[in-house]
Amino acid sequence: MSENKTQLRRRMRAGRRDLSAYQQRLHARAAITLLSRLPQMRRARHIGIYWPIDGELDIRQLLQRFRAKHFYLPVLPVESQPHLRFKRWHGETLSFRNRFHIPEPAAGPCRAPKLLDLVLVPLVAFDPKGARLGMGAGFYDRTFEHKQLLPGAGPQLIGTAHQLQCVEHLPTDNWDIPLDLVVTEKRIYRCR
Ligand SMILES: Nc1nc2c(c(=O)[nH]1)N(C=O)[C@@H](CNc1ccc(C(=O)N[C@@H](CCC(=O)O)C(=O)O)cc1)CN2
Ligand SMILES: Nc1ncnc2c1ncn2[C@@H]1O[C@H](COP(=O)(O)OP(=O)(O)OP(=O)(O)O)[C@@H](O)[C@H]1O
Repeated sequence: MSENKTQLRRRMRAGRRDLSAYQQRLHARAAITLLSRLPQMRRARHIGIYWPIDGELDIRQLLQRFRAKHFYLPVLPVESQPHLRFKRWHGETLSFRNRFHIPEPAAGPCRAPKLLDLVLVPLVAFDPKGARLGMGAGFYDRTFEHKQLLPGAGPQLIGTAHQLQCVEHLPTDNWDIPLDLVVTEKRIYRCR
């Protein structure tokens, strides 16, 4: 029987969590080198990034690499609105944690998701066409919904993951927002 979304999520999350600290560092360094060469990265001024959890690829060193750029972390939606917000982050350690125990900047300016140039998107699994499986709450899909109506609209979405998170084909739902690119420690996938 073929694997369903829940089983695939469990398997991929276990796979990335089981990487050694050494493998994690190697992957992060290699992926950051690939990312740093991308014209999309070089051009971007306002960039969404994430605080890694659960074995996700740790690309926070990008802040040291690109000191002149502005980086933002996702902040969970409040009741009245469905979208993630992105708060300015300078690389400092953070003491506030959201309900999933993920650190968030407590204060500081937010930037509307549409006004970011580039968003580095965490994921659980991806396929070479840019389909993404996330943690299962639909936050990124809802936040970048407008891209479905306006192909070519910003921001560019770049998935970042370990190569082991790549699967041949992911079934998609009509709300899924595809990734423009995916970068792993091994290679760049150009999806759009
Ligand atoms: N690093 C990172 N930050 C991120 C995301 C992400 O995928 N990675 N998100 C992407 O959308 C948002 C958070 N989304 C999440 C959605 C579901 C669960 C989750 O189900 N967590 C627990 C179970 C619930 C709980 O602890 O209360 C779990 O680990 O199974 C976590 C985060 C925003 N920030
Ligand atoms: N644009 C949208 N409008 C309404 N509901 C949505 C939208 N996008 C996603 N959802 C809802 O969110 C739920 C989770 O979606 P999905 O399993 O694709 O999340 P995910 O991409 O894995 O998670 P995440 O983006 O949080 O990492 C779906 O059941 C769907 O009902």
